[in-house]
Amino acid sequence: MDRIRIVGGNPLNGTIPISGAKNAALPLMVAGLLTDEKLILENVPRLADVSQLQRILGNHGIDITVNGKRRGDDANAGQTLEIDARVIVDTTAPYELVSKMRASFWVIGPLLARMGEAKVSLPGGCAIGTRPVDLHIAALEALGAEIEIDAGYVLARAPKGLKGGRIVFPKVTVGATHTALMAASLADGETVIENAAREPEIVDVADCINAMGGRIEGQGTSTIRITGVPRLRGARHSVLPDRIETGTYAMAVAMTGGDVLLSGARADLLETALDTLREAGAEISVSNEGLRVKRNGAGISPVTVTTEPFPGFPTDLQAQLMALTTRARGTSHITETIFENRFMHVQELARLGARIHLDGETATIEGVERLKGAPVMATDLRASVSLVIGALAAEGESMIHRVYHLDRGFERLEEKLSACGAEIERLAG
Ligand SMILES: CC(=O)N[C@H]1[C@@H](OP(=O)(O)OP(=O)(O)OC[C@H]2O[C@@H](n3ccc(=O)[nH]c3=O)[C@H](O)[C@@H]2O)O[C@H](CO)[C@@H](O)[C@@H]1O
Ligand SMILES: C=C(OP(=O)(O)O)C(=O)O
Repeated sequence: MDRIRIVGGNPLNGTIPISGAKNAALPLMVAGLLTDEKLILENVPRLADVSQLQRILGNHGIDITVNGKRRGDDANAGQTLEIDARVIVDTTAPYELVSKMRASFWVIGPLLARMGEAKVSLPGGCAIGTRPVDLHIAALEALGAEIEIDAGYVLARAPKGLKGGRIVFPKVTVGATHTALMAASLADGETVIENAAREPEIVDVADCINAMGGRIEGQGTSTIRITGVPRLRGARHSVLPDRIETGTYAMAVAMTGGDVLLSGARADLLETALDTLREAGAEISVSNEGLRVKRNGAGISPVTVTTEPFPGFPTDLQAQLMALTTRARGTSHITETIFENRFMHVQELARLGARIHLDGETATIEGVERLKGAPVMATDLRASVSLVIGALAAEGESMIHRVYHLDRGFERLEEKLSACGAEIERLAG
């Protein structure tokens, strides 16, 4: 298993290109199942999760052509995927494939809407809580589907097709909003989703479905209205920049000090996180090229933050913020309200010398003057990158084990950081 070796202490200076968003690219690929014409997705990041979803879609008989880089292409350009779901040969998504990743469960919406049936294994994904799928199921039932759960599989049927309906989510859920949106796009009649997730990735998927001939209104607000259409056509769509990757590198710069341009980043996708970073002492400016993050001289100030659905502070940046606050001049408080078990990074950050006390859903972080390099273990995607941030500022060498978690969501992480002066390398095996 690969490891990452980091010798901390260097400030970051230079430019980091921001890739397409994993959490938009994955549902957009799934949306390819909604049409028998080609869906062309640009700016797709090169990630393990994207390759895994290619395998899952391949299992349904979908052809995916990946246009690689050609000479003269920008080295940082994302890949272009042509998804051709003309024929769906199999409506089962098996355990072996779906258990590896959360977003693969979302094939249930389009398969059911287009084929009238789907059999999808209960999903996997980062181990950050129980992560049930009851709200996906309730949404599909509201559209007239009959659902059974048997031997670890969700069996969904709608032999006469789905019908528009009213879906009221009792809590904000990104995944079930994706499921409802995709299924309702091909249902007969109008669907209203109340308390819908407002995340930018939902907007990206809704915009893409509209480019395919869908009729969705209200994406980005809590009420989404979808008028179902009998069929969707092909389209070309570019994946929006990754706000979590953006926030992660912004926190890395705030941690090490330095001056980095996050090229291609969009500030409007992470205003709350940027406000928190400013409070912590980073200077952030926005230009046509992206976001510039600086911290020179000033120390890190403590912050108090609670994770919330968009536009609040994202849970996917909680671990990275915690790494940053380990070196603040004072005590920070971070409350995680989205996932009940998203604190796996706490004990690993402690190996670097962090002082963190956990009490239920709140972590109290007493800033320390210095962190010291140590061997640590990556436990899930964002926890892993919080260890990278910690190690970049720690004295001496850190070795991060189980880095396959990182490869799920960060494209060319070592390359991007070492180009800005970090001492970081991947050791194979
Ligand atoms: C691939 C992807 O985009 N993953 C993101 C997605 O995950 P995911 O879509 O799994 O997260 P949700 O927004 O659905 O989860 C929010 C909360 O709702 C609960 N819930 C969800 C569905 C359900 O049927 N029943 C239920 O109780 C979850 O356990 C959690 O407590 O949104 C999360 C919240 O922003 C992010 O951290 C993940 O990075
Ligand atoms: C939790 C995440 O991913 P997943 O939902 O696929 O586990 C994430 O992207 O931080």
